[in-house]
Order: sequence, then C-alpha cells, then structure tokens
Amino acid sequence: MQALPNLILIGPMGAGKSTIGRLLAAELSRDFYDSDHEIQARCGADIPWIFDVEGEVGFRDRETQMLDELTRLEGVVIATGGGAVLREENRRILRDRGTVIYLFTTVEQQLKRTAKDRNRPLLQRPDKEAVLREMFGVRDPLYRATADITVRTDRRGPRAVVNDIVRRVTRLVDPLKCKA
Ligand SMILES: Nc1ncnc2c1ncn2[C@@H]1O[C@H](COP(=O)(O)OP(=O)(O)O)[C@@H](O)[C@H]1O
Ligand SMILES: O=C(O)C1=C[C@@H](OP(=O)(O)O)[C@@H](O)[C@H](O)C1
Ligand SMILES: [Mg+2]
Repeated sequence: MQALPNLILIGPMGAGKSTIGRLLAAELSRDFYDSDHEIQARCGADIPWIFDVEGEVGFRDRETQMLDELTRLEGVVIATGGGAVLREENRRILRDRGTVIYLFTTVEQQLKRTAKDRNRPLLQRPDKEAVLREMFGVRDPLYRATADITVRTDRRGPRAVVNDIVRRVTRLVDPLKCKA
C-alpha cells in the first residue's frame, strides 16, 4: 500500500503554520512536527539564542538539516518556519517529499498576530511593517512556486482553515471521490 503523503505547511510568520499544523494533524490522526520546535529541542536553546550565537546562517543550516530529517518521515504533518523556502535545496526537498500547502496571509494580519511576540528575531525591530513587506516581495513568489495548494488564513479562524485544507487535500489525492 502506498504511504500517505506528508502534509507540509509553508508561509510567512503569523500565517498560522504552527497552530493549524497541530489542529490538522489531530483532525487527520497524524503525527505533527514543528521544525522550529524540533530545532529548539535539539539545541536546548531558543531561536533568538541561536540567531545571537550562530547568526541567521547558523539557524538556516540547522533548518535545512531538520527539514531533510522530518520530510523523510511518512504520513506526517510538518509546520516549517517562514524562511524555509529561501534555499533552493529546501524548496526541492519540500516539493519532492510531500503535499505542500501555502498558508497565505496579509502583512496587516501578520502585524496583529505577532504584535507581542519576542521569539522571532527578524521582527524585533521598530520598522517591522517595512521588514514584513520586503519579505513578502521576496518570499511570496517562492511560496507559490513551492506549493501544491494555497489556502488563505487572513479572514477566518484556524478551525475553518483546517476544514478547507482537508477538503482541498482530499480533492487533490482522490479527485473521483470528490465528484461523487
Ligand atoms: N487563522 C487564524 N486566525 C486568527 N489567529 C490566528 C490564525 N492562525 C493563527 N493565529 C494566531 O496567530 C499567532 C501566530 O500563529 P502561529 O501558528 O505561531 O503562526 P506561524 O507558525 O505561521 O508563524 C498565534 O497567536 C495564533 O493563535
Ligand atoms: O520567517 C522567518 O525567517 C522565520 C520564521 C520563524 O517561524 P514562524 O514562521 O513559525 O514564525 C522562525 O523559523 C524564525 O524566527 C525565522
Ligand atoms: Mg511557527
């Protein structure tokens, strides 16, 4: 029997990858892995510490290693970090080893959802909105080029997003069932 494809969530900070990934995995009775969480557990340090000590490149190296490991599992749900698509190597790994779902949101929603956050080093600066807009310009095309499907998360809550993903993934995997 063919293994179930991995479901891999990509998208910007605050799109809801970690939140929706956990709910989606529970809904489908699959195991859930959050790349950032796994990196922190392995290092015994949080992401700001890794950025401070090893720089962003050090964090990205750890991220590439972790994505390689997690995507070798079968039938799991994986939440990536927002920068996972920056490296071509990562994009190839994600595309080849699962169904990739782009959680789209707007900069306005990102600002609201990350307003009190202290764990995202790239946002700990006063010109946060400009940083997010710049990132959107660079990363949105990369998310689109990597994803099999795009799901909006800006105008509805996590539960509705999960239901939409389940419906769309079912259609992708089994188009005949959906027509019935
Ligand atoms: N669809 C949504 N609607 C409203 N709030 C959301 C939604 N998705 C996530 N959130 C909230 O936004 C914040 C960031 O979500 P998170 O899952 O950490 O995003 P990501 O992992 O993509 O950076 C959390 O406080 C979460 O509860
Ligand atoms: O967008 C990024 O470059 C990052 C996103 C973060 O994950 P979330 O997207 O889950 O916040 C985390 O990986 C790190 O702070 C870098
Ligand atoms: Mg996250």
